[in-house]
Amino acid sequence: MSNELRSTELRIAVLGVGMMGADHVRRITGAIAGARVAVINDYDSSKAEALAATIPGCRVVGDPIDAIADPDVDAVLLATPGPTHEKQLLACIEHGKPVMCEKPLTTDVETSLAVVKAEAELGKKLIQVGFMRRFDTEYEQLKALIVAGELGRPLVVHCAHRNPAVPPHFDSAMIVKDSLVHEVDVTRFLLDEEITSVQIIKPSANPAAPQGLADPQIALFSTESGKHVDAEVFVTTGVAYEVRTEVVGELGSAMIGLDVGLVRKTAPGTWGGQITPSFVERFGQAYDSEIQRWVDAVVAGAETGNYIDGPGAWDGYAAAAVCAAGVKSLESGERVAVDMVQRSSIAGA
Ligand SMILES: NC(=O)c1ccc[n+]([C@@H]2O[C@H](COP(=O)([O-])OP(=O)(O)OC[C@H]3O[C@@H](n4cnc5c(N)ncnc54)[C@H](O)[C@@H]3O)[C@@H](O)[C@H]2O)c1
Ligand SMILES: O[C@H]1[C@H](O)[C@@H](O)[C@H](O)[C@@H](O)[C@H]1O
Repeated sequence: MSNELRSTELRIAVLGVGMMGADHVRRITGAIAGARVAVINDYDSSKAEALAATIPGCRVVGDPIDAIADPDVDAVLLATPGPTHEKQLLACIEHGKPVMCEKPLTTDVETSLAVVKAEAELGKKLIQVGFMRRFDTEYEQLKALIVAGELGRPLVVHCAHRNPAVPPHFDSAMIVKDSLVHEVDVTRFLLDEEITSVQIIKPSANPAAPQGLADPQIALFSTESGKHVDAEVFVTTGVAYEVRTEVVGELGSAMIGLDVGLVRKTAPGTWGGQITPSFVERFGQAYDSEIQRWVDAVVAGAETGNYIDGPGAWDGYAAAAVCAAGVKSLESGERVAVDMVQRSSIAGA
């Protein structure tokens, strides 16, 4: 191989080329500078073969761990389902491969903590977690307003997270672990503090939701300094993709996600526009920036999970701990304290 390629182009193995992985392959191939998809792996080998055949110089490797260990792979993009992440992340750490892992880091607190510890023991941060909202221009602007003190001290955050539909296997706990997890990360990103308790309220379910799915859900978070966050997560609206976040501070408030660029005013007295149909359109720019900055960081030899305010393995672990409390609250209806270790207790985390 390849020392030549290594110096010019990052050779990425993409594991899992379903909806999100195939989108990342398209992105790396068409929009990202300094990288190429060198290897594709998918549990469904025919899917992997079909996609690899469209990319010059791309090979299929049949086993995910072999793909990670492959000497002609410089970095890994994991877009496999959450339950497979732990094993694949630990293999990336073992083989010293930088990895961009789609959220969630893992699907439970224990395995997320094991990943944090394994990376800390290695002494080098290799993991970036796919909390792409941190790379969205509107979220960056909101964060900049807060950091500049223009809203005064933030006091309250209101969020709405609506999907038109979700896959048939989506259950009530996944609304917490797969959808609300973004509001968990956004809260930690914007307020720069940990969430200490969670309560999930289940209003009357949408009659159009699959039988037994508690949808919508309202989540209430408290943070270390006592700030309040509420989030409506509603994943079967049948309408479109809507993600709004409003921060209310001592000196004013700011809201993002209104699709204001598309608002039309029409007679008689109506206004409106188009709403993005899915996260692919709403966060397309964020995914592009997320992957480009990851590629740039890996090529520069930077520590990926640390180079821009996270999101690294610790952020993935913190989100898993909050979601675990959320799932307990989903069952009991009570406010549940978040149980997580102190970051300072793990050297190098
Ligand atoms: N950041 C976001 O906005 C966003 C959006 C959608 C999905 N995701 C995340 O991306 C990941 C994938 O989600 P998706 O919607 O693309 O799922 P998907 O089911 O469409 O695709 C998953 C793919 O992984 C393959 N696969 C399953 N087990 C595997 C294994 N052990 N090794 C290799 N391949 C395997 C499947 O065959 C499938 O092709 C999940 O972690 C999900 O939470 C993130
Ligand atoms: O996996 C997806 C993805 O993370 C989206 O960003 C979110 O809006 C969906 O609710 C979730 O199911």
